[in-house]
Amino acid sequence: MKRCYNQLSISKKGITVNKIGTSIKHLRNYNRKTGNGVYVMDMKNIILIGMPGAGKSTIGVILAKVLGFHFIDTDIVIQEQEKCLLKDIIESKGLEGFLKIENQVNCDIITEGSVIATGGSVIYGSQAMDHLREIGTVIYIKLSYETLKKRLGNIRQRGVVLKKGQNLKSLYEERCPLYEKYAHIIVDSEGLGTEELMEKIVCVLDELPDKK
Ligand SMILES: Nc1ncnc2c1ncn2[C@@H]1O[C@H](COP(=O)(O)OP(=O)(O)O)[C@@H](O)[C@H]1O
Ligand SMILES: O=C(O)C1=C[C@@H](OP(=O)(O)O)[C@@H](O)[C@H](O)C1
Ligand SMILES: [Mg+2]
Repeated sequence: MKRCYNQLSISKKGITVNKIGTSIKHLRNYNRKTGNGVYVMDMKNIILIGMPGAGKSTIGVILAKVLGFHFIDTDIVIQEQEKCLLKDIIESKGLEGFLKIENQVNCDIITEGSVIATGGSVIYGSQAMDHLREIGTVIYIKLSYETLKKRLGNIRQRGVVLKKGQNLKSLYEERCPLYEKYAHIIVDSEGLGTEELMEKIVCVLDELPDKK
């Protein structure tokens, strides 16, 4: 099932430029007499990726408020779809089962002008990552292993996708190259509080040459 999070209406009065933050939707081929036209969506979303505990969900909602964007946390979308808590999905369907659902949920997201906080394991879904890179700017919130370890406590209780024999260190080493591979932008959040990190991301986005 494709999920459409925000729909647009076409005004008959003329070209409607509907601005949400830096996201602008253009009406193309507009005919004043018939009022017909085709909305070409500038799929400008901000997608946050990174290790569990990096602060994607926390910063995502603040960023959405500051930019006037919508906010989607894909973990919540998965829970709503499956009508089950993440940790219970992992327990009942196994790691592979969870990753399959996560890949499908992320592939099905249709939105614009949204900040999307993904789950840390989204980078195992190559189709999901290709889709997310298509619909927006992917930002990797980078944090050192040491800080993550302090922040996370017991990761098994958090329902992290951890294979048998794997620990936080080996998970970190396995995932970092994947986050780097899929990111358009890497933001180092070491030592930054939520407000400082939010400001850093806003500055980075402001400097993007391709602001639609
Ligand atoms: N910039 C930050 N500095 C310190 N702690 C943070 C920061 N951002 C988030 N946290 C804390 O880290 C934990 C994980 O945050 P969360 O947003 O759930 O991360 P993620 O969604 O990436 O797993 C939470 O307890 C949150 O309060
Ligand atoms: O990294 C992971 O393996 C996971 C991270 C979680 O999201 P957060 O990154 O928001 O904690 C959630 O998707 C799931 O429990 C698996
Ligand atoms: Mg989260």
